[in-house]
Amino acid sequence: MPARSFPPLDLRSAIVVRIALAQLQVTSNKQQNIEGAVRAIAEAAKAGARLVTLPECFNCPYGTKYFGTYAEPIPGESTAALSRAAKENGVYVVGGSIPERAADKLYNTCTVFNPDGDLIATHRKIHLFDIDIPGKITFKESETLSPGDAPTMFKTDFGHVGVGICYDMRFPELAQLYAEQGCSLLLYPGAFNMTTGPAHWELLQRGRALDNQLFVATASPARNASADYQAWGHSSCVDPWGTVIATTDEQPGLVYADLDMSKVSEVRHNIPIREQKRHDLYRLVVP
Ligand SMILES: O=C(O)CCC(=O)C(=O)O
Repeated sequence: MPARSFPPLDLRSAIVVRIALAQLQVTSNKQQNIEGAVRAIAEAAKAGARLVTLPECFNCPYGTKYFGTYAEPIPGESTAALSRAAKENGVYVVGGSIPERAADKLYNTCTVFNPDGDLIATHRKIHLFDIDIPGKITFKESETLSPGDAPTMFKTDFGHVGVGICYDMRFPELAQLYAEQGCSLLLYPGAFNMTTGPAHWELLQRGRALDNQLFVATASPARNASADYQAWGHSSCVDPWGTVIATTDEQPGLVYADLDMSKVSEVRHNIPIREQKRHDLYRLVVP
């Protein structure tokens, strides 16, 4: 076999970026939820975060019966507040998700704003959370939501970022597609539950990170004892080696992670699975 040549590691390009995962206490009061998100963005920016991620359904209790009532168009009240917060604090804001109303459909949608407050990406949850584990949890997002039909990436000055929402994290091909297209960070606002959370939440993040040799981060709502849906919490960040570098419990709070972006090329250089794939035997096909 001819020796493969790898680009030398350029450690001068090492860049450490602080991100914040806002594990917000989401209530039935939409206005309060928006204000809580705006306060968290300001606090995270003050602490040096350059990107702040909110949880899935940050402005609305998580549940199919709530989506129609809380839904709004984009732009709308919630996303206008995120845009202002991004601009006032000079940070990227990954707006978790909100129920979005567009024409006669509802979507579970994440909006992304740059530090000038411009909307730079919109991700409609591609894989709807429809599961049935008898005696544990039955959930059918498709009762009220429609799925999105596109992967979503955005550029920052510290690398490309891929976005998924919660159940999207269970689909490794989406993460692989993002990695193949140059992403070094995947963000999944999510709201796992008390059955699948302890079993799969961390495992999925570590799996996606290790398979694709990139950073993966999640932001969940905090657990709310009076809500119908008990969120697992545990917003976390995993590095390209598969190590959990930041996490928390179920309580509200900001989780910070300092991402040394040079880790992506270091791990890819040390374990070069990207070059070792057998594309003569299998490959990811994008229709
Ligand atoms: O995949 C899971 O177990 C949970 C997914 C979920 O809660 C969601 O997609 O909102």
